[in-house]
Amino acid sequence: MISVGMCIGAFLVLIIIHWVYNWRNPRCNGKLPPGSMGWPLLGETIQFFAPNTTSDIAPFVKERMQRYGPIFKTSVVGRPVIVSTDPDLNYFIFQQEGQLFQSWYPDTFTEIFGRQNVGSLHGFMYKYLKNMVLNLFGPESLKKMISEVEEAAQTKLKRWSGQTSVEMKEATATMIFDLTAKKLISYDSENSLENLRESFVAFIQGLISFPIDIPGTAYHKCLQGRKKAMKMLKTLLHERRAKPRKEQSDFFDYVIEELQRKDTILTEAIALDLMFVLLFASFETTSLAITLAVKLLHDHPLALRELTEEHEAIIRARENPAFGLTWKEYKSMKFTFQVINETVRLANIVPAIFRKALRDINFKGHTIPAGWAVMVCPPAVHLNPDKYQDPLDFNPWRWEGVEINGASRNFMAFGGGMRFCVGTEFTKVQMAVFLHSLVTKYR
Ligand code: HEM
Repeated sequence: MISVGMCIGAFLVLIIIHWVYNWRNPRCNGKLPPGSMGWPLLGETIQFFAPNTTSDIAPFVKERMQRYGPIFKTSVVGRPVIVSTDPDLNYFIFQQEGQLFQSWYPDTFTEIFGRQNVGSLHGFMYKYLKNMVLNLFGPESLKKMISEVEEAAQTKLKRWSGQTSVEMKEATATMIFDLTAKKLISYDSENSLENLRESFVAFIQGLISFPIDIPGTAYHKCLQGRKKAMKMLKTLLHERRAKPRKEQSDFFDYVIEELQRKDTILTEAIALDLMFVLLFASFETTSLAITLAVKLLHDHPLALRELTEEHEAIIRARENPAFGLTWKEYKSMKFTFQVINETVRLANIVPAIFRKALRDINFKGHTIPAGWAVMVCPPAVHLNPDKYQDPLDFNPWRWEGVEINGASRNFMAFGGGMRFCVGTEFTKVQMAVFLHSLVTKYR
């Protein structure tokens, strides 16, 4: 009896050892990058989500870069992942979108942003949505919006100047949210019974948190927020569909017209997911960038002085100083764009960009197996001392004479390749206009 028990015990131990061995040494038709797959099922999930307050590369990534080099393997939330901090591999990944790699985000992201959000769509549907967004936030549309952006900044700054203190991140987030919500769905926070913005509170904490959906967790709050916001957006869309407006004036009008067309590929669910992503992406990212820019300028008087001079010169050159900002003036803000680039380099608002390998891929002696997730890590590129001298220093002058309009091997704050951020110019307009209003009217 005892020997049968011992045999079963030994057999179980063998199975467990075999399982652990296979987990730690995944199959691959080549040579996997170095790294650890952690414990079975759990992988390195706990280490990955460990909170940190550093403005440097996250300790999870930095420690592994030092141990294994710029490309390493790990396992997070039950998935094998290749982490890339290598500028060449990152660039290659962006260029190969839809061919060797494809945009892919963990289930937790798709739960929050919707299964049919623009980041998870591919091919024809993706191109269709991208065009829709570019129409909305492209230069032609922004040219018309610049006075609205200026008015919003001026109104808020005036209001804040009468207060003893302002929580900048929250206040700028509300400012941008109101502006975007107005453009997308003609939502007016001041005259609305329900508070749409409230559903988006604490969203970013939930997004980068351990994905357990139980009451009290940041992830749970985030999912609840999504449910509430989606319900509101759906109700608004239905109300509008019942009473379509004659003149197209916001994104909802455009969507309603599209949905009425017989040959359209757009569905209500896709339009609502897109609306949700745009609202989130616009206010949460840009408010962080504006807040950090203000802090950095406050801490760097020389940069603040040069910025102020640039903006005062713009006003001096005007026929009438009381006129509002023009697109031409915006485009002439050379030093401002250097400040913006330097701020988003340091802010690393998007700390990870995810893709999936569609085939086995060999790169610099490593193999990335088909089906594995790939995590591009922009902070590792932006804070690389070989490319940026004293990388943690705020130095807008380092961008002097550098082409800063797109992505490159060493700058990917807005992503790169086909999926380059469609809101880049919108962000820049908001930041530039806000800084213009701030430095020309306030101290
Ligand atoms: C500081 C501000 C911003 C930063 C740092 C930022 C960053 C990024 C990054 C890194 C990506 C690439 C994601 C990927 O490749 O998977 C991206 C994509 C995207 N961004 Fe932004 N973004 C910002 C502002 C905005 C704004 C204001 C909007 C909306 C108007 C927006 C809408 C989007 C959308 C819709 C995509 C998906 C594009 C696609 O899949 O082709 N972003 N953004």
